[in-house]
Amino acid sequence: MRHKKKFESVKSFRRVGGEFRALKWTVRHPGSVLTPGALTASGIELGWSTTGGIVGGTAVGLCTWYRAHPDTFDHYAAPRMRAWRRRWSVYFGPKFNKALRACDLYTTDRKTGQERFPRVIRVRSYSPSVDTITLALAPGQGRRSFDDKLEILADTLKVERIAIERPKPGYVALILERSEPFTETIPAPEMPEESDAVDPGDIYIGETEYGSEWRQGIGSRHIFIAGATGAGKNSVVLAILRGLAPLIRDGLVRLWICDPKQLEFAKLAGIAHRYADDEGKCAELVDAYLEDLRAVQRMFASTGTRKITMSRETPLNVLILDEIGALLAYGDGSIGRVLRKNLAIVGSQGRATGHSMIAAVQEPTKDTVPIRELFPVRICMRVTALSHVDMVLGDGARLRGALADEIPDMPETAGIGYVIRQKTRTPIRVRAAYTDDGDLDDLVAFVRSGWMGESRLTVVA
Ligand SMILES: Nc1ncnc2c1ncn2[C@@H]1O[C@H](COP(=O)(O)OP(=O)(O)OP(=O)(O)O)[C@@H](O)[C@H]1O
Repeated sequence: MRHKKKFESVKSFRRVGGEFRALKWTVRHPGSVLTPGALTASGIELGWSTTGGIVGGTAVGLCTWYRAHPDTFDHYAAPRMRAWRRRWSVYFGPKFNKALRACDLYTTDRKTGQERFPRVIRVRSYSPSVDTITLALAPGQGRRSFDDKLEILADTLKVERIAIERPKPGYVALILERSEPFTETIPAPEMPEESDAVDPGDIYIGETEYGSEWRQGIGSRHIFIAGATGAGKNSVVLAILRGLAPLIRDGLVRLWICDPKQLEFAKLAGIAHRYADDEGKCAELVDAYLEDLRAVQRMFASTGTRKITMSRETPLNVLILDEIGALLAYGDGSIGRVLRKNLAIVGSQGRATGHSMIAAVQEPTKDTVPIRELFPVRICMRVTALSHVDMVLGDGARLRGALADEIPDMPETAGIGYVIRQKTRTPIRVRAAYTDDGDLDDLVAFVRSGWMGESRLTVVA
């Protein structure tokens, strides 16, 4: 204590000299110093025309990569180039500090009067519309000071919204949603006329923030959709059904629907192989689904096959569970327990037999959906708690930009959510196409027009 007092008493009022601050900055930003340095050295050593050639060649190489292989370019090059550009254009020291000062997000050394700003440690730009900036807090600054100022900072930086995470003590990560890529409702997907035109492994659902199509395989994958009431979960399910329409009509895809809410999906009863509404009937339907799965397994054992080929005899089965929470957690405990066990078997064994599941839930916690890990495809639409985001999309998803808890609760943003891009493990903002009541009637009429399936409105015990 005595020692500390002594040290404080000799603290100077003068700032560290400019040349040493420059040296410190150089050490912290080696790339930004070495690159111009290397170019200058190359110009002097190899000549300016050769250096121009190298720079031009690099630019041509990048353009070729951009055009020839969008997947790898978007994964490796684009986020780095975007982050670097923004680091030095938007989040550059003096400019960024000006915004922080305007929002009172700095501290002042009481002795020297020197202003101390949080330091930008890292900028990541995983997608065109979201940046994540890690800041080392200034001495005497707490995370709380940011919590209270996020709205003002968002307006000052002219971004849609900012969310915050605390990666480790002394640091904050600001997740800036720069713009809303989806300003229009996406019309319902076209229904292909013929079954041959449909690949169940690649169904159009809507669009991504990159302007590309959001497509999803249903063939052998289980899909989990989390979102608060009114988030637009149904639009994902209905987009898939419109994409599969001719297969359903021709009896190649069979729908098994558990609809405890009895809302929009009640209209699908007439094109479902099985449809059940209350909890008990839903449990019987899942029993029947499991029995169907077992029958295919028995067929595999007797014929020596290991994989189904989609046909009327061995169709693709899709079990739709609207509000799985109502079935697993909110209702009768004994029914919930049996359902959990049966759905876990479907989750782990249904892939090979052509039995997939699409489950929607409002509250994606482990207590509500203990089997959520069995769903390889997860979609997180607007949720009510920030913890729900990582629960659905995996640890760190929110930090990497999946601000599903910040999607406003209004009709203009319904159908918007996040999925994890498998190749890069980064979240992408997506919007599902919207199937309104008229489009839903068209779907039912289309399927009924040449219906070759077998429909039972209530499950047979
Ligand atoms: N993809 C979409 N694009 C535009 N608007 C949509 C979209 N999906 C839904 N909406 C709008 O949001 C409303 C609620 O949608 P929906 O019923 O699908 O939500 P939900 O998540 O299923 O809610 P709940 O869990 O209460 O059933 C719809 O009536 C519609 O007005």
